[in-house]
Formats: sequence, structure tokens, C-alpha cells
Amino acid sequence: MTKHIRNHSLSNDEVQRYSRQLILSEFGVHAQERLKDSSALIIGCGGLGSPAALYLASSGLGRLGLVDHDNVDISNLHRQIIHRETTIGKTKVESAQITCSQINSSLKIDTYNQLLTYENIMPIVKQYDVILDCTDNVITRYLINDACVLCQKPLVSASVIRLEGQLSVWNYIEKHGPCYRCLYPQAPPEETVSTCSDVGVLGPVCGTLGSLQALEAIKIVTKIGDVLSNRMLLVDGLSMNFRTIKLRNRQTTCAVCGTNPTIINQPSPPPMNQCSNDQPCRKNLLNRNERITANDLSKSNLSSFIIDVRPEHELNIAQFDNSFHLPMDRLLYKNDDEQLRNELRTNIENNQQIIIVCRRGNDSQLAVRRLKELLSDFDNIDEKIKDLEGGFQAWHTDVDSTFPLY
Ligand SMILES: Nc1ncnc2c1ncn2[C@@H]1O[C@H](COP(=O)(O)OP(=O)(O)OP(=O)(O)O)[C@@H](O)[C@H]1O
Ligand SMILES: [Zn+2]
Repeated sequence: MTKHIRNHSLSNDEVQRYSRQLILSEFGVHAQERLKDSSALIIGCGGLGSPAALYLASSGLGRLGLVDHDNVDISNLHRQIIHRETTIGKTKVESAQITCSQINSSLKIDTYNQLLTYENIMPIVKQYDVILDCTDNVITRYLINDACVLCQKPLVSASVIRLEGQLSVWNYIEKHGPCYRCLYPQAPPEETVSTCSDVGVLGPVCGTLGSLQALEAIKIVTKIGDVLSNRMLLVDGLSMNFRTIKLRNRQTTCAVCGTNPTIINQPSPPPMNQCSNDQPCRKNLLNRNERITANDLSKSNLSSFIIDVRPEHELNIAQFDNSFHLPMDRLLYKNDDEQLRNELRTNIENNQQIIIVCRRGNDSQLAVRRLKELLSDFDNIDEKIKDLEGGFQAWHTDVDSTFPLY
């Protein structure tokens, strides 16, 4: 019998398992070997981290780190496809680990059930060849960028909101590419940035961007193709427009990767006025006496005129009987003050308290402020008008659990 020789270290099982990628001329056995010797860290096991982890686990990567501080919630399942109904309540990292190891039992998986901060990020990031930012908040985005520059790791970063997404590779030294801070030197205030839980997101858009993050990570560690450094992919799922734009180069003035950096040994702590985790800042715009709790409202003997400030399509989910609909868009931007004042004057009775409601009690506070100005000539408007603290979510939790939570 003629002996065969092979020019690689893969087992026959591995050749069979990865055969469809081994026969790609751009990939082949040597890329597969490099993948097996490589490691990737996924920060955030949510909408982006789920597909990224599934594809990296399937690909033949050697070692995968998974970071998240959160637990699986039923509202995650429409897009966070690594989790299951059976893992609701478990930590996201454990849930993700279970699925990844079911797909590929030879993958080495490390889990970090923790909130990454400037104090703990460095020793974790240091251990991996490529980092994937799959988180959803501004502070963490800067934190991960700075840690990647300081540890000299390429960073594959994506973000998704509504039906749109963005993808880029930062700090890709081989191409002398820019870091995130080179483009955006300062973080915008947390409350000016929308989150999926504020404005929504469609699952397959996360799927697209998260899968492309896995693809870029594979290209980086196997050294194939043209990595998306110095460029950014913009995806619009509604129109199916995919565009790649050129980004500006690495900046010598950058605070972390520039010639005289101010961020040197570890990322800096977040500014005091920003939240330290990914929970939306609870905007406490109003004083206590300008607000009413769900419990107090449910027990109140006063007749109430309810103004619901949510957008039209959310009313279809559920609404209070006989509420007046005044979407925030109209209240803030429509410029029909006189017409609105007349409508409210006709509908509100003199002895009524005016209660403003929204989904979570943020917009309703803004609305109270705006309506106090608009209705300043109404009798006792300052005492009469209040927002429902915590919105319909608080109503669900504290008063009526049959009102759907969303
Ligand atoms: N600093 C951080 N350290 C660890 N994990 C983080 C950090 N910041 C964000 N994450 C995680 O990144 C993930 C982002 O994913 P995504 O926005 O899809 O999920 P989510 O927060 O569950 O969404 P929703 O806003 O709908 O509740 C979350 O699981 C979140 O816990
Ligand atoms: Zn930079």
C-alpha cells in the first residue's frame, strides 16, 4: 500500500468537520491550523455576541473567552440566538457556554461573569489574540478600545440599533489603522445615545453584524483577506443598502494611540456624570412632588386626565382606557402649540389631575416639563400635573400584572 503524507497537523476528524472551509483556496489547511492555535474574546453575549460566538465556536478556533455580567431574559430570545428558553435566568456566559460546547466539544471556553470596568479589563484582554466588542453602551466602547490599544490587540467592533448597523476593525497594527478614539476623541453623554431597550432592534440585523464580526476575527487570526481597518461598513436593513466608507487615519494626537498619549497604563475611570454599567441612566428630572407612583395613582380618588406620550404604534400593545394620546414627537417638535392648548383646554376638566404616562417614566418627565410651560395659564397647573413614576413598567410591576410588560 502506498503511504500518504500530509502537510499539516489536523486530525482526520478535523479534516472532515472543517472540509467545506478547507477546500476554499483562500483558506486551506494552514488557515485552519492558525485558527486552532488562536484565541478570541467576545465581550457581551447579547444580540451581536450570540451569532459571533456561534460562528467562532463552529469554526475550529482554539479558545474562546466570553464576558457578560447579565442573565438571560425572555426579551433577549428574539435576537440573542445563543440562549434558549431553558436558560432563562442563567448567566448569559453560562448559557452561551452550554450552546457553544454542544456545537464544538473541542473548543476551550473561558467564561467571565462580570461587568468589565477599567479596573478588571486589562488582564482579561491581554490573554486573547483578537477582541470582539459586542456590547451596547458608550462607556464600555471606550473602555474596550483603550484596553485593546494598551494591550496591542485588534478590535472588531459593531453596533446595531433599530434596523441599522455599523462594523469596523480598530487598532489593526498591520495596516497602521486608527483606533475608535482617533475618530471619536470624546464620549458623548450616555443619555444622548439610544439603546435597543429604548428604541428597539430587529434580530436578523444583529445576526448580520455579529456574523460579520466573527468573519473579521477569523480573517485577522488566519491572516487572509482584506481586514475592515480604516473603513466602516454601514448596513441599513430596511432599504438593504450596504456601504463601506473610508475612515480617517490614525491620529498622532489621539489620547491613547497617539505620540503623547495621556491614557497610559490602564483605561481611565468613566467621568462621574456617566453611569458605570449598561443600565440606562434613570433620569430624575422631576422633584418628588411632581411625580406620582403607580400605587398612589391606583388608590387616588381624584379624577385623572391621562396623557399617554408614547408613539402611535406602541399604543397597539396596550393602553389605558380613555387616555389622551400626545406623542413626544408632537409635543416637542410639531410646533402646533396653539392647537394643542385648545385641544387640552376642551378635554381637561377643571377638577382633574393630569397624569403623564410613557413606557418607563423617562419621556413622561420631559413631557411634564414641557406641558408646564405650554399650559402655564391653566389653573394650578404646577400642582395638578404629574408623571407616572416608572411608567407602564411600574404599573405592571406594582399594580396590574396583566398590563403587558415590554
Ligand atoms: N461593561 C460590560 N461588561 C460586561 N458585559 C457588558 C458590558 N456592557 C454591556 N455588556 C453586555 O453586552 C450585551 C449587549 O447586548 P444587547 O444590547 O443585545 O443585550 P441586552 O443588554 O440584554 O439588551 P436589552 O437592552 O434589550 O436589555 C449585554 O448582554 C450586556 O450585559
Ligand atoms: Zn487612537
